[in-house]
Amino acid sequence: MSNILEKIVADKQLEVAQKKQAIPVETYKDYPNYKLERRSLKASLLKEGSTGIIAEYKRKSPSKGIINATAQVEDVVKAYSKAAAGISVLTDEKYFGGTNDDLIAARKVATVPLLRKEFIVDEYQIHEARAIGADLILLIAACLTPEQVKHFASVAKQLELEVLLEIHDETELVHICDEVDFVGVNNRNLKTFSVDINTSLRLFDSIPADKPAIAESGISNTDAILTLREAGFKGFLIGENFMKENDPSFAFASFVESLQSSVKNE
Ligand SMILES: O=C(O)c1ccccc1NCC(=O)[C@H](O)[C@H](O)COP(=O)(O)O
Repeated sequence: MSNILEKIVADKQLEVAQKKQAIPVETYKDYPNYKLERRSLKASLLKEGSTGIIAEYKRKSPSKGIINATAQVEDVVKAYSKAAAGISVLTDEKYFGGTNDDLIAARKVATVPLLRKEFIVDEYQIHEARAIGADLILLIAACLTPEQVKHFASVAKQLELEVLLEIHDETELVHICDEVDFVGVNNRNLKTFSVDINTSLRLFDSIPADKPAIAESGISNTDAILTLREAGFKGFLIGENFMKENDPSFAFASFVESLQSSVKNE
C-alpha cells in the first residue's frame, strides 16, 4: 500500500469504529434514501449514445489540495446529470472535503446513477452507502484482500448496489471476482501522484470482457476519451478537469459539446 493509502485507511478504520457506536447499522434502514429504487450504471454506460463520462464532485484531494471550495453540490450535480452516464460524489471529509450530506444532496437532484466515492474498509459503510442514496460503491483493491473484495461485493449485491472494483496495476488483477460489476483502472500512481492514461491502455486486455472497463483519473481532454474508447473502455471517471474551473457546470457542458463534435467528425 502507498503511504497515502495507508494513512487514509488507518483514519477510516478509526472513523468507522466511532461511527458504529454513534449510529448503529440497523438504524440505516429507517433513512429515507434507503428505500429509494436503485439506478444501474451498467445500463446507463451501455446505453446507445452514452458519453460514458462519470463526472466527479471533488472539493480537494491529497495530490492537489483545494480544487474548488465554492461550487455547490446541487448545482454541479444538476449540470452533470444532463450528459453524464453517472456521477461520483466523494464522501471522505479529511482528505477530499466531502460528506455524506453531499451525497444526500446529490440524490435529490441527480437523474443518473450515483457512485459513493469512499474508502470502504468495513461492511458497515456499504449499509451506510445505501442509506444515503448511493447506487454503487467503490472497492479499492490496494486497500483490501481478494477475500474482502468478494465479501464486500456480495454484501453490496444483497443491498442491490453495483460494485466498481478499482485496480492500479497487474498485481491487483487477482482481486477481480464474479461479484464485481465493473473494473476501473486508476491512472494515478499513489506513490508519485503522477497520472498516465497508458496505465489503463496497458491493463485493458487483462479485464474480463463481461465487466465494463472504466478508466479513472488524469483525463483532461476529449482525445483521451477517444483513445480509451477505441481501446474498449466504456466509462471515464473525471473529477479535477471540471472541478478546477470556477464554473464546473460550464466546463462539463463545454467538454461534452467538444466530445460530441469530435465523434461526429470521426
Ligand atoms: O485524487 C487524488 O489525489 C487521490 C489521492 C489518493 C487516493 C485517491 C485519489 N483520488 C481518487 C480518485 O480516484 C479520483 O478522484 C478520480 O479518479 C478522479 O480523478 P481526476 O479526474 O484526476 O480528478
